[in-house]
Amino acid sequence: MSNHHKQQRPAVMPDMQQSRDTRNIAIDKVGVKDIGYPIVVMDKYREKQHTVARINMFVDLPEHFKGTHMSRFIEVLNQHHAGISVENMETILTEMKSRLGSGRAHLELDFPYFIEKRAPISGARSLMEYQCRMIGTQAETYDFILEASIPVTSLCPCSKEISERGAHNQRSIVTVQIRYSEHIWLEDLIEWVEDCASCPVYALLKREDEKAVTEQAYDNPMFVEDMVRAVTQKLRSIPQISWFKIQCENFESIHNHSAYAMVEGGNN
Ligand SMILES: Nc1nc2c(ncn2[C@@H]2O[C@H](COP(=O)(O)OP(=O)(O)OP(=O)(O)O)[C@@H](O)[C@H]2O)c(=O)[nH]1
Repeated sequence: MSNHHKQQRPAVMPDMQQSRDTRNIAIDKVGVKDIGYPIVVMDKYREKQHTVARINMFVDLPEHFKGTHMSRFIEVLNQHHAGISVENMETILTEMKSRLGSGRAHLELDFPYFIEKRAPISGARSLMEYQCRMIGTQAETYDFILEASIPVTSLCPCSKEISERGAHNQRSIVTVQIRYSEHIWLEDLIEWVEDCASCPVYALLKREDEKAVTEQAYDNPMFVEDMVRAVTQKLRSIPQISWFKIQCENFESIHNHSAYAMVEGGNN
């Protein structure tokens, strides 16, 4: 290491963060946002998947402090650089609380997750990217939410009914958040949602597959309401899921706006 890196910090430096604020306003979340960082996600078929997350780390700040200690968030993160994953989220949150002296810590990992899919007829393999998120909060107790955004095809039942030919169809994004009592694989959660759509989407389709997905969507018309209801029924049937929030956005092909629906519920 060069001498430059070994320089000592001057003996006395003012610590602005520790000074008092007199406005009597506590802050709900303060910290660092959008840090790019490698993480490891448990993979149902390959044990582990290495990916890169955008990370948000926040704590609460009592009213009397001027500022939080931004550098300590990164220090906590760096202590776990070898394996940030769902298993040590609780540990990281506990360390954030203790290093920052806060009552509440919040950690969000937003990352692409890849699953190999096979085209429906040709069986051609391809990797699909799903945007996923893990949201952990540690206050008196630990709370964990798993989120996946799943692109699917939706085909409009009204359009099919009233039109002499065709039906408008589009790509939709179903965003599912769950709390669970026993581990749920991202692979399973994603498959449950894809099974509810007019048709799944794929990264790679040959002509015979394209015909199959076109006809599958036509045979399974779905309003945005049908999508969130179908996913609700599915998640209600999974006993480990204690809470869910299901959102669906259809990027309408006949409008320059989206159709949207949301259901939040629980199994208890
Ligand atoms: N609280 C706060 N810090 C900020 C902000 N923007 C930049 N910083 C910087 O975050 C750094 C401070 O982090 P600290 O963790 O307090 O640094 P430190 O006092 O050297 O570290 P400790 O000794 O662990 O407290 C400084 O460089 C600040 O200027 C801000 O909006 N709020």
